[in-house]
Amino acid sequence: MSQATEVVGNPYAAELAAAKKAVALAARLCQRVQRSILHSDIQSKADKTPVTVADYGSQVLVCLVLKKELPSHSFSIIAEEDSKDLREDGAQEIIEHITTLINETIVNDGSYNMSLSKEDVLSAIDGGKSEGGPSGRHWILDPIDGTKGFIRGDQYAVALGLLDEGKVVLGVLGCPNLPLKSTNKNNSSSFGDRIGSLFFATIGCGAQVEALEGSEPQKISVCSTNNPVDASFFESFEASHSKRDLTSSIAEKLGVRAPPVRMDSQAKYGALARGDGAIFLRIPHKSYIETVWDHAAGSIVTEAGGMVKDAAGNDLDFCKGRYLDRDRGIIATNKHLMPLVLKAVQEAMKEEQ
Ligand SMILES: Nc1ncnc2c1ncn2[C@@H]1O[C@H](COP(=O)(O)O)[C@@H](O)[C@H]1OP(=O)(O)O
Ligand SMILES: [Mg+2]
Ligand SMILES: [Mg+2]
Ligand SMILES: [Mg+2]
Repeated sequence: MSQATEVVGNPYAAELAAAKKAVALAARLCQRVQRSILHSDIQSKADKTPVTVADYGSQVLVCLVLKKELPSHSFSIIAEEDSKDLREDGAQEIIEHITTLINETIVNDGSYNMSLSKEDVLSAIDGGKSEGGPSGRHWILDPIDGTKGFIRGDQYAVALGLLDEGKVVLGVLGCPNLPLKSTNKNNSSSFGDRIGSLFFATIGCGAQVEALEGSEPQKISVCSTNNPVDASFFESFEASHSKRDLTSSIAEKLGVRAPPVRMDSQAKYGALARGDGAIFLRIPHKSYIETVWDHAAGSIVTEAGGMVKDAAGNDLDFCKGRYLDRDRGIIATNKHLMPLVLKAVQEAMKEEQ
C-alpha cells in the first residue's frame, strides 16, 4: 500500500487503506473468474438479474479484509448479495466453488493465514444485510457492479463506499478492465498501457487513481469543458438499463455532437472523474428503484471537481436505507455544465409525459 494514499490530515486514512486492500483483493478473484467463467458459475436471481460465483466471492473477501484491517471498528455493511439462493438444494457445487475460489485467493495473496468453511462463506455473505440509515457508520458494497458486463467480458467494478452519519465520506472503485491511461489527451499520465484502475476519494480530499496492483497514485479531476457542444456523455451499455430515447433527446437539446460512450457499471464514474468524458447520464426505466450500492462509491469519486445530482437537481440521499431516495435519473458532470444538463433533462422528461 503506497503511503501517499494516507493523505496527511485525512480522518478516514485507516478506513481508506483497508478499503483499497479489500477492493484490490476482491478484484483479483473477479479477474480470475472472468478469465475462465463457465455457464455453471452464473445464476439468475429472483429479480431476474444475474449473479456469479465472483459476485459472492468478492462480497466475502471485502467483508473479511475490512474486519481484519479494522478490528476495533463496529461492522455494518449494506451489500447487494445474500445467501438465500446458495442455501437452496442443488447449490452445493456452486457454494463449494465459491469457497475454493476465496481460499485460493487468500493463499495467493499471503496477507492472512486462514481458510474459510462453506458455513463461514454463507454467513459472511449474509453480513451485508444492514439497513444503513442516517446515523452511524455503514459500508456500502456492490461486489460486482455491472454483472452483465462482467459476464460479457467487458467493464465492471468492485464498488465500496463508507456512509458516516448519512454522508458518503469515502469511496473506492476497482475497475479491472479499465485502462489506467485516461482517454483525455490533456491528461498527462505516466501510466503507459496498463489495464486495471483503482479510483479512490475521501470527502474533502479530492480523488485519485492508481494501478489496481498498486502504483503511485495520481490526483484526478473531471473535464472542465463548459460548452456542451464539446462534451461527450457516458450511459449504460445495457439498453434495458437506460432510456436511450430520453438520453439522446437530452444530448440533442444540449448540442452534444459526440455519440454516447456506453459502458457497464460505475467504471463510468471513474472515467468521468478523470476527464475521459464530460457528462454521466443514467435514466433507468420508471420501474427501476436505484440502490445505494450502485452509486455510493462512484458518487464520491466524481467529487473530483464534479457534482452528482438526481433529475430534480437534488443531492443523492443515501440516508434512506438500501435504496436511493431520489427523483428519477442521475446526472454527474462539472459545475459549469450541471445547470445546463439539468435544464435539458427536465425539458426532455416533460416532453416524455
Ligand atoms: N433493469 C435495470 N436497470 C438499471 N440498472 C440495473 C437494472 N438491473 C440491474 N441494474 C443494476 O444497475 C447497474 C446498471 O448500471 P449500468 O447498466 O450502467 O452498469 C448495474 O450495475 C446493475 O447492478 P449489478 O450489475 O450490480 O447487478
Ligand atoms: Mg446485481
Ligand atoms: Mg450494481
Ligand atoms: Mg452487483
